[in-house]
Amino acid sequence: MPATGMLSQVAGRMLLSPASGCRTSVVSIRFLGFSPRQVTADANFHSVSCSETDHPRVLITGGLGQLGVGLANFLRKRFGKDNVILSDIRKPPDHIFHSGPFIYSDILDYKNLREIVVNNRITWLFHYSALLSAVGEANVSLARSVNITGLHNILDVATEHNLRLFVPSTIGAFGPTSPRNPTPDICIQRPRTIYGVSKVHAELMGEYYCYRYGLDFRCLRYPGIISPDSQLGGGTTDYAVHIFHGATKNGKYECNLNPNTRLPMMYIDDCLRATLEVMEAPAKSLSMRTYNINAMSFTPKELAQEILKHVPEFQITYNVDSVRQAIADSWPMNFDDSNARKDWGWKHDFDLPELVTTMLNFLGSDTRVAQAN
Ligand SMILES: NC(=O)C1=CN([C@@H]2O[C@H](COP(=O)(O)OP(=O)(O)OC[C@H]3O[C@@H](n4cnc5c(N)ncnc54)[C@H](O)[C@@H]3O)[C@@H](O)[C@H]2O)C=CC1
Ligand SMILES: CC(=O)[C@H](N)C(=O)O
Repeated sequence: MPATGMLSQVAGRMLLSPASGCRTSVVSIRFLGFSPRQVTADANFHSVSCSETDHPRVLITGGLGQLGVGLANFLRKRFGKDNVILSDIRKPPDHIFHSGPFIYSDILDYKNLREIVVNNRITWLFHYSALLSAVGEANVSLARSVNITGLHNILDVATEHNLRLFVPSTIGAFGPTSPRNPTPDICIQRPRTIYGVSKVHAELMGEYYCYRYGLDFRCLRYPGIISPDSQLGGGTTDYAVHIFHGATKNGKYECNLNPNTRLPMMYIDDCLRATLEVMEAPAKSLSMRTYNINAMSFTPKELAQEILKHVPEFQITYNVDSVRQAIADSWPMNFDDSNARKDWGWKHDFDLPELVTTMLNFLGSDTRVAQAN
């Protein structure tokens, strides 16, 4: 059969496969007639990228940000310290450097990425490098480069080496024309930030590579993530972390969003558990490759009221940052994550009261909590 005929048959089969799942057949890249970059002539692509019984060999990119260190600790408990490599372009502090394997990796350097994947026999890749929403608006060209060009490198290296790939998306992948209360998985997505545009691009490219090359791509749209770490990447939801530092350090906080700005949020433990759960879910249980996940939804005023129950002297004032406010006003207020709950059993543990108690305890306000009780 002429190559074009074979190609159209393959393409036809792919287009007929379920709208959101990934192909399960093995398709030779030669058969397709073209490939992502650097694919060897006889490479085959399988939908399952590593033996289900072996521990995966994990690489985390952008691992020194708010979420990466926690993810590394979490995965190391499950898969063993040496099976999880943290990477970033920044220099790690001592305690992180000594807590497990750390390596320099710039996602804009494809050869560097490939070398790391090959030399360390990586099978699972968690791609955390990104510029977040507010910082992305301050440097659109860098955000475009890291979030879009970098993502292309990640997709190619993952496809080339048959990796299972996790890429987080965000509530920021929706925009003012999306339904906001609640926001379902599938609806119009016209974000107005470079961050949001790059994340929609990542969702679509990952799903396309899944259909086209059998890449085992898995993606969760995270809400704003709240963790004790105070060094955040520059997002719109950062206030919901900084408020706890203000409350525990000096009993006050100046918020850069208006008091009634409602956004979906999640405690980091839930976020990390969801990430591992979707990576471990059998491919056949995933009716989609990009899922909303959610835990709670609150405004700065509601969060402050909950903190006040523990820190009675807490004072919140408002000094609205127009860039962040405009972003927040275009994002979902509530997230519909029913598909994640149905398909792979997603269930959050932390609601607002547990979140507040946990964060205050963690940041060492035990005495104040005790006084309040
Ligand atoms: N933190 C949150 O509330 C949410 C995070 N996410 C996503 O989760 C992921 C992780 O988020 P965070 O840890 O908060 O981000 P972060 O901004 O704290 O960390 C990102 C890391 O990427 C690194 N990076 C920048 N350029 C790089 C390059 N060229 N090569 C390699 N690394 C580079 C930075 O050095 C930084 O350590 C991101 O993709 C973000 O979009 C999604 C929704 C919510
Ligand atoms: C919700 C996110 O993606 C992030 N925290 C941001 O605010 O940019």
